Amino acid sequence: MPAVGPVVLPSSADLQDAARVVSVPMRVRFRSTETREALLLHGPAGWGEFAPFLEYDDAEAAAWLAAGIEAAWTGYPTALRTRIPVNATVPAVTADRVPDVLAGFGPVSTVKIKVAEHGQRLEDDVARVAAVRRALPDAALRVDANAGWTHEEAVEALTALRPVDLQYAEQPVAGIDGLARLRDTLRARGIGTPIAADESVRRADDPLRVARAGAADLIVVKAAPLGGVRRALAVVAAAALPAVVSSALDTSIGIRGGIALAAALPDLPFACGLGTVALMADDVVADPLRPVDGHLDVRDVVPDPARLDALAAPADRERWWRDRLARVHAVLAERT
Ligand SMILES: O=C(O)CCC(=O)c1ccccc1C(=O)O
Ligand SMILES: [Mg+2]
Repeated sequence: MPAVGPVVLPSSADLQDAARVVSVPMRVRFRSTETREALLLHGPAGWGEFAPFLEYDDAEAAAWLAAGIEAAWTGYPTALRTRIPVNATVPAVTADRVPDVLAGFGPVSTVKIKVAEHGQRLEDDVARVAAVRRALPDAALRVDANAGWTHEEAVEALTALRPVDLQYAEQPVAGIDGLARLRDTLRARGIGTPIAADESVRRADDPLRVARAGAADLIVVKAAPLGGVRRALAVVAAAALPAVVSSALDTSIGIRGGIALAAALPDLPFACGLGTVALMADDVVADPLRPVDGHLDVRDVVPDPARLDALAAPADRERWWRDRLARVHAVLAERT
């Protein structure tokens, strides 16, 4: 597996000149934030996004910068398809809000539902999943616990959710060993729910360990945390597991990278988690990459100058992002 690093590394000054920092309000709260901040980069090949979550350290953020530089300085590989099937994403809202959240996505045939939120109980998850099932009786449903369950809680929850016939459970527990153990326990009890690895791929030093350990039936891949579209393609090829492409709650500029990855994968057996612009109240482009008929078109997007101005982050936040950009550039420069 090649190390995380862009094909080209612009100078730190070039990156600063290319940067715009935005703060985009959310329509539906997600990851406990009301706004999503992002630093956009305008390079010779187009626009890229650098938006590692605020708590990520510089070493982890380096992969995200490599992805932003790939988009803006190198461009994306050849697309093998023209549209990407996407799922609706339902955050850990109360069941009564499910119809409103789903409405933002338009018609979809697949829904991912967040579960195991801190401070909630299994009944809340079951009620949310049931509300989605009522709204969309024929949709494929998947849950994402973001590693929030213990082994015992996951066994209990996936037993309770058995009648729903989940398409898969994403990162039900933490760690590769945890996933492997849960998978064994479920199989021994005759529960065949497929297990997907997300954090165990996205935040791992070695994204291929999941595949080697036989810890999951499929992997979730995000272009930015894996260091860009080309490196994510290499991870999927080496893992030899079915892959689902998902967003990191990006603006349409970052979503374009996820679409490029989904469009370039030889096989795309599942709807992708790239419809999340529907969770935002605004976007940097005039024609956002929102799902239409359960799909996203493979097309280029460019920020609208007026939207960039309107969504410009406050001065202190802009400074924070530019400082982060300089530090993370230094991490990449050291690796190159
Ligand atoms: O996969 C989706 O449906 C949407 C993307 C998503 O859930 C997500 C978005 C930001 C950070 C983490 C995650 C996640 O999959 O855990
Ligand atoms: Mg996930």
